[in-house]
Amino acid sequence: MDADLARTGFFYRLRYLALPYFRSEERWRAIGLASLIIALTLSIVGLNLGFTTWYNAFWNALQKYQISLIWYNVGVFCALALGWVVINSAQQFCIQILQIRWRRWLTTRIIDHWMSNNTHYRLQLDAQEIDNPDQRMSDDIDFFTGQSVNLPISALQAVVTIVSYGVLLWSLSAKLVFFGVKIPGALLWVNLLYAIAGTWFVLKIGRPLFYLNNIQQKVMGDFRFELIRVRDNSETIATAHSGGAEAARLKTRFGPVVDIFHRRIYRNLYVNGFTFSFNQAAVLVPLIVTIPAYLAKTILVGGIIEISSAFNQTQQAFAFILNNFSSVGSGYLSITEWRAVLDRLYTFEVSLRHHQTQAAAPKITYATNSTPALDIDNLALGLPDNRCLIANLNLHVAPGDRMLISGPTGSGKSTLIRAIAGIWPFGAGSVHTPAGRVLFIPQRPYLPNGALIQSLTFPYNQPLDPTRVAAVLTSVGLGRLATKLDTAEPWDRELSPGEQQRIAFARCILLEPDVIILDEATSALDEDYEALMYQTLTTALPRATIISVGHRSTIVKYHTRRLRLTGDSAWHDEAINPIQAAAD
Ligand SMILES: Nc1ncnc2c1ncn2[C@@H]1O[C@H](COP(=O)(O)OP(=O)(O)OP(=O)(O)O)[C@@H](O)[C@H]1O
Repeated sequence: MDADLARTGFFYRLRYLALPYFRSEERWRAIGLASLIIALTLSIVGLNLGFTTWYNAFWNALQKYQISLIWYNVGVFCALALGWVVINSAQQFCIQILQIRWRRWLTTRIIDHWMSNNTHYRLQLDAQEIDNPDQRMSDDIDFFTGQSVNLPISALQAVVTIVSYGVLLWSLSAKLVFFGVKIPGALLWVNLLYAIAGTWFVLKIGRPLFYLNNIQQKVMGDFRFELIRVRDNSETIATAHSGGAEAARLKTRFGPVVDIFHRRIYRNLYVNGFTFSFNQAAVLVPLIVTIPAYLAKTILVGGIIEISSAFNQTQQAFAFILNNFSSVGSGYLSITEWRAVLDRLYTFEVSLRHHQTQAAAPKITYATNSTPALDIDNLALGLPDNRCLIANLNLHVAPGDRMLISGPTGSGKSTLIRAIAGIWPFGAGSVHTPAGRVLFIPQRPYLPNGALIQSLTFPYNQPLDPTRVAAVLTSVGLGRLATKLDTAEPWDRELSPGEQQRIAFARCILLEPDVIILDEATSALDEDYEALMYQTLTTALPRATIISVGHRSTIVKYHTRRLRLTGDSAWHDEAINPIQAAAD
């Protein structure tokens, strides 16, 4: 991954992100649309040239009182204007269609990469964690696909404008004499000199904007992340009455946003001050150059207007390139932001691919047993900083076993569960996972947004008999919810932590897994409910294998053996004496 991340070349990164769409199954539509947009763009430049030469013909006819020619040129203008309106509208339409198609394709692809092989989880474990993936998948992809169409097309239009008007200005220069001297291409040289001098000054004044644009994306993402955290932990904050402290922290986070904005405002003030003056002066330059020729009667008013229009078009094209393709773009449409977003998406995509590759070649090897038994051979579990949590673990959990994993806090109980689930990447050895259905119940069960029945059938979403669902809900003390199976509510906020844990037990009973892995799944319940949950579960699924993680001695009696982690990487696999456990 580091080698890929080290590749900072703009065009390399752009190719890496943009090319796959134009090679995908949608490539012919994409290439067709892009070609159409290019053709329409070239037509727009052609029409603009038509307008410029029209000025000459019309104003000269007006100056010479050639009535029929005046009306003929009015007709020509109408034809040009109609063509311009139709072609510009068609170009904008095609651009937006290409942008949304590309955005849909890229978003779908990145979501697939993010969700497959638990990459979203692995990314969090990475020391070089990718910040704000949500922002990258929503705003950044939108901006990237939008600008990846807009900027090259606008650049093409600007370059073709500069070249074609350059040719026109060259030919118009033949009519001009400066103090008795004819300079070939004089208008073109004056135009170029003016534009290049302006570009050079703006580049110098606006250089810091590149850095400021980059950093602005990051501080805004960080601020939004904090807002999401507050929303997620709203209840804890409310009960602790710590709204004031949180508000202070949020304001501190917002501070850098304002700070960067201020720095941008001042820098933009200098850049705008210069470019506005530059643009105003640009109106005068062609007049100063052409008025002597007019007074010498070598050109008419139409000639002055034609040359001014050509100047204007070329200066606008230069200004566009200056604003968007130098490192000082002051507007939204700027290559600096495009580049910053490209970098953010590139590092995200490289990171996703890196974790996908790692997931495909895990250090812990996995296979599936032919029976619902779990076998662990020579498993060593480590931490990202290479510390060893559990060494050389060998375990055979037979179908129907009920094993309790216990040990001091931080000894690696939950990490072992993660390794069994295949999501912990640091370690060595092999795990033979059980055949059949395995259900993991964590301390905070996930209740998807939507109807309650979806929380009861997650992750299988299988159809269930409502009468049976009602009976199971009653058996876990939640009979009152039986009438709300199809009601969509934010169940994870509406139900208490203990009720959510009971929903998870109901889910287990309804989905009838072969193996149930419970990680402190009764931590929010009192002892009576804890007993009820284990008894209901073992009665409903007498043949299921149960692996529990827990601290309380009250759950020992529901198990037949115990894996005790000592906290210094050692472990002991012991049988539980049922009489002793019941007495405890
Ligand atoms: N993503 C991570 N990055 C770094 N260290 C981690 C990560 N996840 C867990 N650890 C560390 O691994 C150790 C074991 O964590 P684990 O959650 O497995 O402990 P546990 O035995 O389940 O603890 P508890 O009983 O408190 O739940 C802890 O020291 C924890 O800080």
